[in-house]
Amino acid sequence: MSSYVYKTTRRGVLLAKTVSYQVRLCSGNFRHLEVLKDENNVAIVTMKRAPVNSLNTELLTEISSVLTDLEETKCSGMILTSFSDKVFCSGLDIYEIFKSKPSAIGTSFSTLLEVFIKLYGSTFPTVAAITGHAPAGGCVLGLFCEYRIMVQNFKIGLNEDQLGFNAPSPIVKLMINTIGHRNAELALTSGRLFTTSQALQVGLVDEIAKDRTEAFEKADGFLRRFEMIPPLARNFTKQSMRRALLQDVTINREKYTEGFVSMISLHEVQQSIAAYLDNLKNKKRNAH
Ligand SMILES: CCCCCCCCCCC/C=C/C(=O)SCCNC(=O)CCNC(=O)[C@H](O)C(C)(C)COP(=O)(O)OP(=O)(O)OC[C@H]1O[C@@H](n2cnc3c(N)ncnc32)[C@H](O)[C@@H]1OP(=O)(O)O
Repeated sequence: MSSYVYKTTRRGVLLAKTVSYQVRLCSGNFRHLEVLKDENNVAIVTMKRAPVNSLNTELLTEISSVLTDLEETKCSGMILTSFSDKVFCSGLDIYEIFKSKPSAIGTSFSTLLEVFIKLYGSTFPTVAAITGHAPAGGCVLGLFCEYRIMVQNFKIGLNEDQLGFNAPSPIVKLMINTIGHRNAELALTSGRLFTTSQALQVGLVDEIAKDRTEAFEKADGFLRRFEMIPPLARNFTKQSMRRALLQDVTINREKYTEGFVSMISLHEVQQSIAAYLDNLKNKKRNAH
């Protein structure tokens, strides 16, 4: 697989196979992430946990650690993306929540909440370049960003109900904030996955791109909207819009984690996850 690298310039983002003037973020040595920064201090964070970027505790911890770095180094914007042209992120690593010890499930979920607090509450603008499918936790990661650009012909949504458990209440609120109460209720109760164009229609994504390159151009365009806006003012406004949800999750992180662990540990839920995994494997078998 050829590994593409992205160069951002003042005029736009170029897809290139060269690393000539990029600066690699030195403060972290990541196994599942590539972090590049351009001369304008915009960071491109690429998840690269093959095959489908499932979010295990290690990947979540790395994302959390990068976010701390980006705050400390006063990054001017961040593009979150995937190495894959098929999957942005397949959600939580199912194998970390299936037949796992409550402590492991708790650590994974609590780390996701930590990522939420840092990403949703970041002082810098954030945009997700969604280059492939984004079910469940993959959609959640996109929702933590301020803006979503999605490549056409993929699927995105909160399909937790299909796995036999419900999306925790803070993410329900975030979904309502994004697509409205009616659309959120209809989508969540059926575990609906939207196609890219349906997602645009309901406002789950903000723009469609025909391919990865266009997704990056549009992401760069979003970040450039803020070049003339004083960062302090922008950040005050962002924080005031996001404060209620951030405070709720920060204060109740333990409570939400315990709730998630109890729900996932239920026998019926574990049975549903097993059936879902069988279904996933059968789909793969039938496709061959
Ligand atoms: C506001 C405050 C916020 C607070 C936070 C709230 C948090 C709320 C969210 C918490 C709940 C989230 C739960 C989840 O995310 S559970 C995971 C749900 N994910 C899915 O349902 C996706 C399942 N996968 C797929 O649909 C497909 O794999 C996909 C479309 C992603 C890709 O299809 P493709 O055909 O390309 O690939 P395969 O299906 O063949 O998969 C390749 C291998 O990858 C394995 N796989 C896939 N998904 C996962 C996963 N999520 N975890 C672990 N492993 C996964 C799959 O089994 C294949 O493995 P093998 O090759 O070994 O068979």
